[in-house]
This record gives sequence, structure tokens and C-alpha cells, in this order.
Amino acid sequence: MTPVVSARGLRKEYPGHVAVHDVDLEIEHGEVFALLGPNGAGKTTTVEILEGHRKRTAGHVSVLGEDPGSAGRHWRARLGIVLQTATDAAHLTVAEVVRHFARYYPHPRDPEEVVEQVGLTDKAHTRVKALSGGQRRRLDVALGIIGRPELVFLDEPTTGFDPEARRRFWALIRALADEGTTVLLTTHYLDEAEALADRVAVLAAGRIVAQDTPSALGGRSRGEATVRWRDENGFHQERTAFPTKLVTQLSGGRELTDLTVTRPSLEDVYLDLIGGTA
Ligand SMILES: Nc1ncnc2c1ncn2[C@@H]1O[C@H](COP(=O)(O)OP(=O)(O)OP(=O)(O)O)[C@@H](O)[C@H]1O
Repeated sequence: MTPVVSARGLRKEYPGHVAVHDVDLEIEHGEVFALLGPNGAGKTTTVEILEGHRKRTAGHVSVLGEDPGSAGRHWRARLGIVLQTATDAAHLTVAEVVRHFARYYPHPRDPEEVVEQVGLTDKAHTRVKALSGGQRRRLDVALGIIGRPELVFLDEPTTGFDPEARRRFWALIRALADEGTTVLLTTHYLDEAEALADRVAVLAAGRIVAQDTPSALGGRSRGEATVRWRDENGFHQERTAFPTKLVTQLSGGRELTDLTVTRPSLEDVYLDLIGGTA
């Protein structure tokens, strides 16, 4: 199957500055793909090129089978885009805005259902200007998915969400992916990438420095583990590539007190990958 998003040698130069260097990406149908990276790494630039909102300097790009640089309205209607601040309809209510946007699309989702999915049912009749920052963000997400898009771009979607709203949003993204929607999100939250993404790419200073499943990123599923335990002589820790073997040897069938086996967290690996570029 052709990938939903494919970029080869993608490059973006601003006067005197290369923001994106020869980026290669492929995102498959139904995949949730997260782009991670520190401020200024080139995430928004990359995403905006894929959305057709910015011109690239060089490289080959195909999104839903077309070149975003020249694709038309019909192509755009197949995308859902959640910008960092999208809604500019302060005087309308939440329900009105969502219904209004639904009319732009040939096969929209049910507006009431979408309002419910983003957790805004009790604010449906509240004017947009009276929403909190996190609630506005949820409305942005509602507008991004109302058109039943095949591909959704989410730029830092949960910034300003409270923990419950984030969990709810994650469930919504998983449900979209289960229906076959492809999702590209940028995020600064590593737990979000870990919870949602099938694959992650880390951008640092405009280059992709790693691309893998969250559990394998930076070789962390194969890397050394730290085994910690306690016995009559006190607390011990040992790094090993074979933790199961070590624990078996140590225990000899008895219980080990305070036993833990840990590998580097996604955050450890991420900080290591972007080290020196942030
Ligand atoms: N219109 C522009 N003109 C010149 N330079 C730009 C322009 N837009 C972005 N840049 C530069 O390109 C680089 C990448 O910016 P970009 O917004 O893509 O980063 P980002 O990874 O999305 O950052 P953040 O996490 O802060 O949103 C930055 O150094 C930025 O200053």
C-alpha cells in the first residue's frame, strides 16, 4: 500500500538558515506518528509543508497521493488540521461553530457526537470567547476531525489540557486510528508519544536523529537494564544486557527484596538524542 505521507530529502531554507535538512519520512495508513523535538527543531515547518501551508526548498513530498504544493480543494477536504490556534469565531457557541464547520465537508461526522467526544457537551451552548484555554483547544480538535478526515495533523494538541482531558483526548485519537484515520502529531510530551504513537521521529536542529517505535527508540529495548535489589548486606544495583539471567542467578528461587529492573525511559533516550542541539 502506498504510504499516506512520504517525504524524501525534504529541505526548507529561510534566508541564512536551514530549518529542515533532508528529512525522510513515511507514514502508513492508520498509523499514529509523533514528531518530537525541542523548540525550533523544525516540527511545525515540516508539518506545514506536508499540509501545503508552506513551500519547501527541495525534496519530494506526497500526501494522500498528491503533492501538497499543488494539490487542490478536494485534497484539502481529506485532511483534518488542528493548528496551534484555529478558532476565530468568538461570538458563536461551541455547537454553532462545530455545525458551521461541518457544512464545509461532504461527509462530516455528527457535530453533537464530536462535541461529546472532545468532552465539551456541557459547554455546547457557551460562546467560544467564554471558554478556557484548554476548552478552546478541545474545540480546535473537534474542528480538525469534524470533516471525517483520512489524515489528521495535530500540532501540540494537548497543550493546556488538564490530565483528565488529556486521557480523554488520547482515547479519542486511538478511536480515530482504529477507524483507519492516519494521525501525525507533534508534541513536547513524551508520555503522550509513548501512549499514542505507533512510531516516533525525533527532530533535532532540523534533522531526524531517530525514528522507531517508542519502545525501541534509541535501542532502548535492547540496551542495558539496571537491576536493583536489597539483601542482608544492603542495597545493590547492577547494569546488564541480560537482566533475566542476572535475576535468576541472584535469587536461586528465593524472593529478592525491593527488586526492580529498569531500562532507560523514553525521556532519557530523548534527552540523549537531542543532547547539545536544544
Ligand atoms: N517564517 C520564518 N522565517 C524564518 N525562520 C523561520 C520561519 N519560521 C520558522 N523559522 C525558523 O525555523 C526553525 C524551525 O522552526 P519551527 O517553528 O519549525 O520549529 P518547531 O520545532 O515547530 O518549534 P516549537 O516546538 O517551538 O513549535 C526555527 O529556528 C525558526 O526560528
